[in-house]
Amino acid sequence: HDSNDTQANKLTGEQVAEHNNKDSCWVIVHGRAYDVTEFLPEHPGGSKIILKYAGKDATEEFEPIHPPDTLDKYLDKSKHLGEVDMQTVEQEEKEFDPEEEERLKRVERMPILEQCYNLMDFEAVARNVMKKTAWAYYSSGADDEITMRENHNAYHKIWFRPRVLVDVEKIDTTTTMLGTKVDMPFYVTATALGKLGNPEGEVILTRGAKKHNVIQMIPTLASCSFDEICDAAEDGQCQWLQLYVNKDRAVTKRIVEHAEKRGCKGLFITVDAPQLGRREKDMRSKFADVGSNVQNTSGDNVDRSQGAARAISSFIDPSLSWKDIPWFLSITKMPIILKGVQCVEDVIRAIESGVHGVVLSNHGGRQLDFARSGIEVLAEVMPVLRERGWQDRIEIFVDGGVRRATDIIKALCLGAKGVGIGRPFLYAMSAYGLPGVDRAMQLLKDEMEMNMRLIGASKVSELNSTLVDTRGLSMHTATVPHDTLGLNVYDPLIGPKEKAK
Ligand SMILES: Cc1cc2c(cc1C)[n+](S(=O)(=O)[O-])c1c(=O)[nH]c(=O)nc-1n2C[C@H](O)[C@H](O)[C@H](O)COP(=O)(O)O
Repeated sequence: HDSNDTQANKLTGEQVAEHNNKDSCWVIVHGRAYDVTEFLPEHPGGSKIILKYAGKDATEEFEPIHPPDTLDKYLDKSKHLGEVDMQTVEQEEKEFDPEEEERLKRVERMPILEQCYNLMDFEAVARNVMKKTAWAYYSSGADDEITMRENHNAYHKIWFRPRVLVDVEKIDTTTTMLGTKVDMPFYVTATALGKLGNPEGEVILTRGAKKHNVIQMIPTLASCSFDEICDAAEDGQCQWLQLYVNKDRAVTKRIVEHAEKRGCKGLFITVDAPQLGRREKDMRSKFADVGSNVQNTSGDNVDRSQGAARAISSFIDPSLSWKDIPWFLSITKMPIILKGVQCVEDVIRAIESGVHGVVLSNHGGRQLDFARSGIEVLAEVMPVLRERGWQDRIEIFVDGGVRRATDIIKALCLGAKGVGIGRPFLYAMSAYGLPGVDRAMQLLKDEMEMNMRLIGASKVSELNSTLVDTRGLSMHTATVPHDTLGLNVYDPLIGPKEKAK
């Protein structure tokens, strides 16, 4: 218990509650009070969401969206009002939410982890147990989500030409990425707002990546602070930085230099998001979450019709262009990779610009709908590079829709150095925490070993384009309205105890 005098120095809940409007707005975050009155019009998420918590404890809403050092970094010290005696703060009566009640019942009956046999199982479970806003943010794609489904669908258009009577007693799945030796040819790609799915956030992915000796790409828009994620890594663990370039280049320079100082081994500049895509599931759920009155955006200076994603990304510089590449090459020694390249012309341009790699990606279908899948672009790129003798000039990664080790093998056969995986690890983390991420990575490892054995390759360097038939790859059939693999794989509503009635 605090002694009386320190208690006396603390603000009381009543004192904070007096400042509950736009003329004087105080909020409590992590037991400390802040005067955000002047900040209201600058808040990227609009003023309404803050005013909803004016005079109250905003921690629960604040936590998943903002790294813990946000207020220290961006709110002038004079606005930090000090500690609050939380015993005097009236805890908000949680209004009854039938949907939340239903969700909590599904959590109780969710399948045990051992019943997840592949990455799609995690998606099926997460869909039923995650909070609506979190599921909406993670699962949404842009517009009609055609590209999001095509990403996974494209792998179904590639077939294997396995070789037999190859000695495959020993299988070696290791490879190197940007000079770092890894146990598997996949990395954990950058995905924002990890605490939407799990209160611990991205540090769970750090620990999973360590356990399986794969690389984690740290997102600019992580819920955890960059330093928290670096601190969660163990000695020798390799991490990369994913960078959204800020209109204020001094901010970007500081972030890049700090990442290099912290030991990041690659700078992945995201180039497919000069503006974040329109993700309608996210937009719908976000509004439901903060109460519909925010829809009439009277007085808000932010276009809230774009959901949370837009709100947290207004700093991104849409003027970024090839002329900026020399500056990036001048401010860091880290290898520079362009993440989100989508045609062979830009791969050639990237090589000529002096960067060290590209990720062929459409941002998981969250940006331009009808962009082609990374794997289809890879099949376009490699023959052109081989013609020029440039196939080894840079490292080429792909991401988007990778759900099986056979997807990874197809990408490597077509010349990728490795693949990025996003949503499956988010779903595993959200449904089962670190054990979920651990199991997801182990499942991929087991699948990789079996499938390499069956295709007739004992190590990654033996995977080549003669092992695949890609003739069907550029045919874009009408996409099914849902990714049936995810929907039918599981009935999470019937848990181990309850049998189907
Ligand atoms: C699923 C997801 C992906 C995001 C992502 C957030 C989520 C929830 N976010 S986003 O908020 O801006 O859209 C990022 C991001 O911060 N930066 C980035 O470069 N890619 C971002 N991506 C794209 C990601 O790096 C991969 O390109 C994509 O996830 C690969 O597809 P799969 O999810 O199907 O593996």
